[in-house]
Amino acid sequence: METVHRTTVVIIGAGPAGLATSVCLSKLAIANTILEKENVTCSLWKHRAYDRLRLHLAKQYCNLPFAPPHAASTPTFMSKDHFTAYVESYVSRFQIEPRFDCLVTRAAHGMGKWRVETARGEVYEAEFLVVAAGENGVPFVPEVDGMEGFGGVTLHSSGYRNGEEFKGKDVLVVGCGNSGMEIGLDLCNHGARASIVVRGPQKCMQFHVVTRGMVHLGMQMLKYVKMKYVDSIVASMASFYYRDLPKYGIHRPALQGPFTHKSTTGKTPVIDVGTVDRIRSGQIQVVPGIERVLKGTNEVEFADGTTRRFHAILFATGYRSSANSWLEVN
Ligand SMILES: NC(=O)C1=CN([C@@H]2O[C@H](COP(=O)(O)OP(=O)(O)OC[C@H]3O[C@@H](n4cnc5c(N)ncnc54)[C@H](OP(=O)(O)O)[C@@H]3O)[C@@H](O)[C@H]2O)C=CC1
Ligand SMILES: O=C(O)C(=O)Cc1c[nH]c2ccccc12
Repeated sequence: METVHRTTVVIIGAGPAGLATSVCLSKLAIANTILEKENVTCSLWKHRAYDRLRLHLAKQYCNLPFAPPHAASTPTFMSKDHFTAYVESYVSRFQIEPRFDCLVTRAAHGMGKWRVETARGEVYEAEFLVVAAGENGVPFVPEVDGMEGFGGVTLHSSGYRNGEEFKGKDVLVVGCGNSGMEIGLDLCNHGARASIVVRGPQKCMQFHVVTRGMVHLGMQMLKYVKMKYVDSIVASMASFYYRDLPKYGIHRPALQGPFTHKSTTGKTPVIDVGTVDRIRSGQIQVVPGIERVLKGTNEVEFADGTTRRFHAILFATGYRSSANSWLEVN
């Protein structure tokens, strides 16, 4: 007979969001269980993030609930190691005990309760389900004509640690979100010749580019000023500081500032940590969308008809939610 574990809330994912949710519920004496597919907390940070990753938000905006503020000695923009150590101290402080190696294969609601099944054959039943995982679950690589015959290395950003192996090589970075932009810079710092794909000025492909300082200032102002005013201030600063970006095919959404754009579309602005200067100096080249890979070669054809050879293509094209494959919504 199947054993059913009963609790009030099942939380899927032992990243910062799942752990914080668990602590808040436990403070209210609400029974909860965290199911985590890997055998660590914060697996994205520990296993699928590049070496130079730092948080984009200043440390005062990266506190977990009920934890004391970050130490004065903690840098304003924490490295991934600082952040994961902080999360680990949170886990021991609040004695959170996620169930590790529990890959959820199905979560469905029926007869007033959630039924959650794991790959190990366990079943959990709960009144409430918190999905705190999945958003960056499945690396997304677009289909490109001829890619299967590409003669060089291909890699998704989740597998990129640093640019050592690309020294002296021509690398094409596909995708100009936060990962692609920072990996472009990292490749340059490691002596690779990086090019980055920016697909075009169409409305759906426009994005904001801001500095960490602008975001920091915006976050401080949000405490006192309405978002639309913060947005117009930050957007004016950014459009002045980055006034030359349209020349590289990078266009910002005209109607919404970076904070409103994030809250309405979920799209984070690109936080420029030095990439734009490399674009300006020509060390990073901006190229148009990929059309195809010429059969059995290292040669890529772009939307403008030009072709170039690359040793490697790095897909920083984001993720799809893994929840699509296990969350059943009626
Ligand atoms: N320090 C930090 O805190 C960091 C945070 N992050 C965050 O992690 C999350 C994931 O970021 P990231 O990995 O950059 O993924 P994103 O989904 O944010 O970006 C993927 C990029 O790839 C582009 N893209 C998709 N398909 C194609 C294609 N066929 N050709 C060309 N371009 C394509 C997308 O364009 P389009 O939008 O037009 O589809 C988009 O610009 C984000 O929330 C990001 O902000 C990432 C890095 C560092
Ligand atoms: O979530 C991200 O990927 C970030 O870069 C941090 C971030 C959270 N909220 C924001 C609002 C405006 C700019 C950056 C962020």
